Amino acid sequence: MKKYEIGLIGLSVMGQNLALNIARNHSISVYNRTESKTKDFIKNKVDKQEIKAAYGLEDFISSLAKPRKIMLMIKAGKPVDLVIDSLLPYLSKDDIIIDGGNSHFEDTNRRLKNLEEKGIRYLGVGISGGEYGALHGPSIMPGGTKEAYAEVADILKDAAAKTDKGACVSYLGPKSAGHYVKMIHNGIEYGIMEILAEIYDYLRKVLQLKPDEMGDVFAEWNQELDSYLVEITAKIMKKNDPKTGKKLIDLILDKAKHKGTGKWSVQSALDLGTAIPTINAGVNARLVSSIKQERVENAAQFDKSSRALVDKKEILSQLKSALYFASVIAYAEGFKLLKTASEEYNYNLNYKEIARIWEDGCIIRSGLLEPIQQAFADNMNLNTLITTEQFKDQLNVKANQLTELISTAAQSGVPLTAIHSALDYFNSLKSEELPANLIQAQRDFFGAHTYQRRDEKGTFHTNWE
Ligand SMILES: NC(=O)C1=CN([C@@H]2O[C@H](COP(=O)(O)OP(=O)(O)OC[C@H]3O[C@@H](n4cnc5c(N)ncnc54)[C@H](OP(=O)(O)O)[C@@H]3O)[C@@H](O)[C@H]2O)C=CC1
Ligand SMILES: O=C(CO)[C@H](O)[C@H](O)COP(=O)(O)O
Repeated sequence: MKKYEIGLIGLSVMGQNLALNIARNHSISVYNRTESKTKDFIKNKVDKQEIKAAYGLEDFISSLAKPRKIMLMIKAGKPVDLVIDSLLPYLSKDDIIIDGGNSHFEDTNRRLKNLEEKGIRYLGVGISGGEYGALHGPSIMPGGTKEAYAEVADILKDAAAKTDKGACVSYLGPKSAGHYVKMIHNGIEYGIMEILAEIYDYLRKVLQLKPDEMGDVFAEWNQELDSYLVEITAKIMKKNDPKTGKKLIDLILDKAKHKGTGKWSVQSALDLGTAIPTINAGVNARLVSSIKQERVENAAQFDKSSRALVDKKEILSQLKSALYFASVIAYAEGFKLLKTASEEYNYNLNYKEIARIWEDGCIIRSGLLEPIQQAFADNMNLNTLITTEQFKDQLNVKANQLTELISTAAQSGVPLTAIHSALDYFNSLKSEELPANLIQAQRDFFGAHTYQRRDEKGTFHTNWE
């Protein structure tokens, strides 16, 4: 009986496309809990590729060459544990499980430890690129048992997106390094998506541009930025609803869902004591968007803001600056958190390599990743991207261009939470003097928490009244 090089469980959007991608170079066996999905996949998507459909776990396992390589592309959370438990009775020592979903990094640590005790090797692999990337080449972020990676590296390299620097995949580090990096990738994704949403809001409410015009603006800006998220935003603005012929964006409800990776990035940042305010703003904005009914009721109780009158050409230039500025800050926050996490969890991350594998295939790919790589090539242990030769001057110039934008947005009642957070983060990081002396004094006043002085070493307490 023929033995297949790799097996894949989970034939939803990502699993189907990844299976078709892998099948271009390697034989693959697939399995899905719901049989009808497998049948539909084989009937409608598979042509001449070498893909075996298995309709039972035993059949699936026995179709694989040893040591077995099994990729999970299933819903993150409990399903991953359930599937691993159901596989265990059939697995042998040295088999490799590859979790390609968006699992929480702490779950990955737990699973890796449990499986290692049973002699099973485990890789926590972040995959980005959505439906298109999974089929044509995603960015792949593997972490976990290193020698297991060596055994699947060729399969992952063949599947990954390619740039002139190589395949967009690289072993990132032990344990949950891959899933941690993917989580932060998604955190940056949340930040940039929110920055674009705020610019869209300003364009429609203050400049009163129509979606087609906004599409042109985003497309023109993107000639320089070369960002996938800007590119799809431009395309979204142009799309007509097939049912009504109206602009689809105008018909979509203003409530955004989320599956957890942005929230986990913020939770982890707080746990590690690292600020990521622009990314946090992206998460908060989705939470506020979700209480639509409450917002509608609130709106009826307040006067409508009066739209600021602005010079269109000038403000468009400021909005372009805001997009560049806040996007750089979102990456800077993400990389700073990666550095903190790498030190705390001994991931030994290579930031330049992370920026390289994000250059294509993934959702946050953009022209900014080239200067980010240069910045890490100059200093692999950078504290922050904001002070680097690649960004320092540009951030300085663009920060100065944001004041009119921010004040006219406030006047017009348009929240620019992420853009404002990015500017405040930048201003805080470049402040020699912050007002935390007052915080120290307040804490000591009400709670005798003590304080440190500028003029003497030690800890002090004052009887304030
Ligand atoms: N969609 C995207 O753009 C991206 C998704 N990801 C991640 O990749 C993974 C797959 O994503 P996606 O393709 O969107 O699919 P979903 O996250 O929607 O997961 C659906 C798949 O999970 C399976 N599943 C769910 N519960 C169970 C269970 N208890 N036992 C067995 N199988 C189960 C489903 O099987 P069944 O058909 O039987 O219900 C189906 O194959 C997720 O972790 C996701 O977060 C990563 C990058 C991008
Ligand atoms: O990982 C992804 C992209 O990189 C997935 O599309 C993920 O679902 C996006 O997160 P959310 O659903 O919370 O917006």
